[in-house]
Parts: sequence; C-alpha cells; structure tokens
Amino acid sequence: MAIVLGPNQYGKAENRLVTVSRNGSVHTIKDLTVSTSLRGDLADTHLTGDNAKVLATDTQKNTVYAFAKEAPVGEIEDFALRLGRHFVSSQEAITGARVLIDEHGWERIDGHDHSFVRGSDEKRTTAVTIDGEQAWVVSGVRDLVVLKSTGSEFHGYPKDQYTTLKETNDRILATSVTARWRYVGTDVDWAKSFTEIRSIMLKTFADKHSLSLQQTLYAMGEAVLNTRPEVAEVRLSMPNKHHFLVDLSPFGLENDNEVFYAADRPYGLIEGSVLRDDAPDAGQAWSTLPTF
Ligand SMILES: O=c1[nH]c(=O)c2[nH]c(=O)[nH]c2[nH]1
Repeated sequence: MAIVLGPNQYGKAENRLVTVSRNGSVHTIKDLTVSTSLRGDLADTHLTGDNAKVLATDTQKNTVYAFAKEAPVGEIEDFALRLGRHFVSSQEAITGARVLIDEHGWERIDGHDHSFVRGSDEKRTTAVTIDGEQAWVVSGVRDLVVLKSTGSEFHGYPKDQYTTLKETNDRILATSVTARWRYVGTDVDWAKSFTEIRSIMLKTFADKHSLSLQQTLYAMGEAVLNTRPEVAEVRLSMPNKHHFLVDLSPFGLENDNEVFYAADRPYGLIEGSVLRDDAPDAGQAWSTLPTF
C-alpha cells in the first residue's frame, strides 16, 4: 500500500475588504469578503515542508488589498478574475486559483453623501476558478429571504403510519434562497446580469402558484435560463421556512390562516439544479463548491 497526496489547495479565507470611492464629497463603498485558494505543484510543502513553491497566504491577503488600491475593484467577478489570473500567471508552480467573493450590501441613507445603512443579510456572491488559461465564473446570491402569504399549497403526498402533516390549499411559503448560476463565458455585463437574474427569480417566486417548494425551485431556475442566455445552469438551495398555523381553539378562537408560529428548525431543505441540455461542459466551475 502506498499513501499519496490527494487534491489540495491553500489560501487566505475571508479577507474583509472595504473600499471608499471618493467622487468629491459623494462616497461609494464596497464591502467584500474575499477568499483566495491556489492549486498547483504543491507536493513538496506537504511531503517535506519545502516551501519554495508556496506563495504565502499572507502575501495572498496583501495582494487583495493592493489590487483594491491599484485599480477600481469594479464588479466582484472582474476583481476575482484579475486576482486569480495574477496568481496563476506570476507563480510558476501555481497552475490554478479559486477566488470566492461575497459582496455585502449597504444602502445610502436618504441621499446622504457618506452615510449608509446595512439593508439585509443578503449577499451577492461569485466563485471564479482559473486553470491555466481557462476561467469559469459561478455567481449567485445568498440569504435572499422571501415569503408569500398565499398562493402556495401542499397535498397529494404519500401517507404512511408516521404521517401527521395536514394537507393544505393555502399556506405561507417562505425560504432563504441560495442561488448559484454558472456562466457560459466571461464576456458578461456582470452587474446587469446579476440584477436581472435576481429580479426574475423574485418575480417567479411571487407569480408562480406553488404546489410544492420543489416546483417553485424548478420554475425559478427555468425562468432564469429562459431569459438569460449567458447562463448555462442554476443551482438552488431553498430551506422551507415553515410557518405553522397556531391552534387557538383552547382559547375559543378560530384561526382563519391569520396567526402562525414561525419555526426556526428543523426545516425542509429543497435543493436542485436546472440546466440547459446543451449547456457547455462545466469544467472546473463547481470544483470544491457545495453541490447546491
Ligand atoms: O413544498 C414542500 N415540499 C416538501 O417536500 C414538503 N414536505 C413537507 O413536510 N412540507 C413540504 N412542502
């Protein structure tokens, strides 16, 4: 039996980067969490501790901050592509890079020049993978919390000796959407694409009369693919944030779908991928990302 080194990567995780762009007195901020990982000819450090090919994670961190000064950060996809390509082109032993960026949203306070309020926990995300000359971009959104107070049913499921769930023709449907979409290429108007994908997903969640969260998930992915030719595949992870009707009968009160208990856990977890059957090969786009 021989023991060998398997796949590996290393980098600096969760660099917190905030930039202020000053246009006269009007400031614009970008608030990012940037993680870099490098891959390549890295057997020596693992097997003997020879670090001659190891670009220190501290250097990777510094590169993130220096790049943010040397040119405008721009869209997270462009920043990630720049960083990833830099690591691969500047270090002989490094043949691949993965750059993950989460963008945290701030809204301007009432038209104020330099004061902002954190809107919600929602994050815009990207995962860029570089392998030699090739690049793949998977962008998305996390913690996009949505709820509809009607237009959702759930019935027709199997009943066995353990089933207690009551069928319903009218329930609250709520979820916190994690969506990732794989782009066909890298020549994309990233900001426009993000805004329109987010908007079509929200519209579909709202408009689609739901017979299951699974059906809603598929409809959301399908709507993105029907409207956005730059996208090859959408992966969605949607926890079913259950809202249970409270039994008010002990108090002599009827509950006509008005009073709910918002349960924290456990939650149903509905996950799936929707893709074009002629989508180009995913290559390394998803490598080491969660399946959904
Ligand atoms: O939309 C739903 N899908 C399920 O699979 C499920 N299971 C469950 O208990 N409630 C629901 N709701």
